Parts: sequence; structure tokens; C-alpha cells
Amino acid sequence: GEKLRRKKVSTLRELIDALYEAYDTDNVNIDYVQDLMISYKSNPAEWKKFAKFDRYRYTRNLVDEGNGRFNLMVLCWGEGHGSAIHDHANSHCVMKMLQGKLCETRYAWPEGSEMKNDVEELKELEKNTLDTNEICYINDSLGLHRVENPSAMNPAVSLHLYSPPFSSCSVFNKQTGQKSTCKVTFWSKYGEGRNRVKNYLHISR
Ligand SMILES: O=C(O)CCSS
Ligand SMILES: [Fe+2]
Repeated sequence: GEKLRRKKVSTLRELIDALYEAYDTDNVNIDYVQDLMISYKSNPAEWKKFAKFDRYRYTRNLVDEGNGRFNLMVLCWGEGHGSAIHDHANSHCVMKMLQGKLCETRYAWPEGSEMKNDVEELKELEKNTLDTNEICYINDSLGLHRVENPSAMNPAVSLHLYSPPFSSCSVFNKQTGQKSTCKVTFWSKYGEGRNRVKNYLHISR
């Protein structure tokens, strides 16, 4: 296989530079990308400028748009915040815990036909909890998932790499399997924009 330097990165800046290198090709080695994401040990001082919370739902904060082949973003999950059940728009998704824990529940794709308006509850495949610094990898061939912050006390922060980047994905109704399109947006970009929820932790206590 392709000779790959088993690069270890020690700062977020080094991770981003190593990702640009890894994506300087049309056929990225996604296992190597996962190695890079695992090797970065979370340091809040490096990512806190991107970590902006909303009281009511999780936020997506763009860190780096990449070279057109990937996007890197910090997601901030208040207590009990969770995503819809969604797919990943034929892209790779590597998610790494920077702070706290998240629970991921995977579901099988609905089997019924949309054309016939079939109704079927989505089948749960597995549930797992991601601890700080752990990663999870998913793509559409592995199924759908929902990600949520199970804690009633602690916020969670995760680093997501999508490649290729996408601006919309499908979301699914758990009970009926019905699919709809969801545009994904950014709460902030490159750390700009006020922290709309001042002293977040203070409010949540
Ligand atoms: O990008 C999103 O909003 C889904 C987070 S779980 S991969
Ligand atoms: Fe996801």
C-alpha cells in the first residue's frame, strides 16, 4: 500500500496541516485520516475560540473549510441536546470527542419504498458512548445515526471532519422511516461571532 508516515500530531494546527497533506490527493486514505484524528489529544486552549453554545440546540462551528475536499468543524452540545437521525450525504464522517461524552445510536436504512409511502419504524443497530478523545467513523454504507449529549450536567464538544463537504443531508423519522432533506448551516465560522450564550455553564446551573 501507499507508504504513509505514521504522523503524530500534537496541536490542532498540526492536525489541520496534516489533514491538508492527507487530502492533497484525489483518493484520500480515510484510515490514515482517522489515525490523525485519534492522535490529536484535545487541548481546550486550542479550540475554545470555536466552541460557541446555544441554549436550545447543538451548534456547528466551522474551523477550516479544507482544500475543497474536506470540512472541519467543532460541534457544541448543551445538556440533552441531540441531532436528528441522519445520513452523511455519501461522504466520510470522522467525529472526535474534544470534551465530555456523546451517545451515538445507529439505525438501519429504511427498506420500504418511498414511492409507495411505506411506513416502517427504523431498526436500531447499536448504541455506543464516545469518551473524550475517542473517535467514531461513519458513512452511508454503515447506516444512519443519531448523536446526543446524554448528560444533564455537562456540555459536550466534538470535532467533525466531513469529506467531501456537504451542505445538506437527509433526516429520518424514527417511527415512520420517512426521509426529508435538511440543509446544514454554521452557527459561526473561524471562531468569529459573539458567544451568544454568555457564561454558558453559569446559566445551566
Ligand atoms: O453535522 C451534523 O450536524 C451532524 C452531527 S453528528 S455526525
Ligand atoms: Fe452524523
